[in-house]
Amino acid sequence: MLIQDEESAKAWLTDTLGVSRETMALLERLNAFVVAEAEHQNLVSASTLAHMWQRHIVDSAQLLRFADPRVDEHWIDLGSGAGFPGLVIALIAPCQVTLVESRGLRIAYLERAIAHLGLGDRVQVAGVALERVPTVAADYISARAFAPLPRLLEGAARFSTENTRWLLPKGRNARTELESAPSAWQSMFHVEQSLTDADAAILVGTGSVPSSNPPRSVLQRPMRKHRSRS
Ligand SMILES: C[S@@+](CC[C@H](N)C(=O)[O-])C[C@H]1O[C@@H](n2cnc3c(N)ncnc32)[C@H](O)[C@@H]1O
Repeated sequence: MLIQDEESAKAWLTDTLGVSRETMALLERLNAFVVAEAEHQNLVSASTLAHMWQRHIVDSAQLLRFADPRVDEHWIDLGSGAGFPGLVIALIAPCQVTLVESRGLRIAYLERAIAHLGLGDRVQVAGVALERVPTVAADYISARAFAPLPRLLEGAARFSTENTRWLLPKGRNARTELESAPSAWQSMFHVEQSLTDADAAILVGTGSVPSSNPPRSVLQRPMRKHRSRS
């Protein structure tokens, strides 16, 4: 099944995912907030503003086909930008959510969006580059249009445990990116078809990503000390 228009997108949320009327109203509130903010900064591609439900809201919510986060679980969304998928997940699921975003304007927007949507008690912005986010164990890690797979997994490896669920919408290159990855990563992930784009796919996996390098923050600290001493 492919969702190709706004009405089908809303129907999928209510009929298949079981989203309540109250949550649909909050998703509409997010929709309007993104569209208004798009007049001030480049948050999503302008051509998608008329198709927000299909291109962004359901494109994000479809990750919940592969996840059922509980109240006490922690979801980390890398490179949240306009809040996709992180804010949509936070509106539909009851878990704790951290939105990692490094650009100042987007950090400010995300903080306003969290307040506007009444999510302040369980959603936070880590407003720094991923490399500088303190390490915590994540139950779920998502990243849409964030970085090529090797950089994404290397950067996020330290947040993963053997139970971490990875949900990585990868567009048209999902299969190729996975096939070019080290075999340890290939065995962790499989490819799921996107519901919103016939050519796009999602990499879904579970487990602790073995890092082939120490996290960058660990590499950089001794190098900086060394330079300042010499
Ligand atoms: C192409 S946008 C995608 C935004 C959103 N996930 C979506 O799909 O609409 C990538 C986002 O990642 C952020 N970003 C890039 N590198 C980052 C890093 N190292 N740490 C945190 N955020 C980063 C950018 O500022 C940008 O907002």
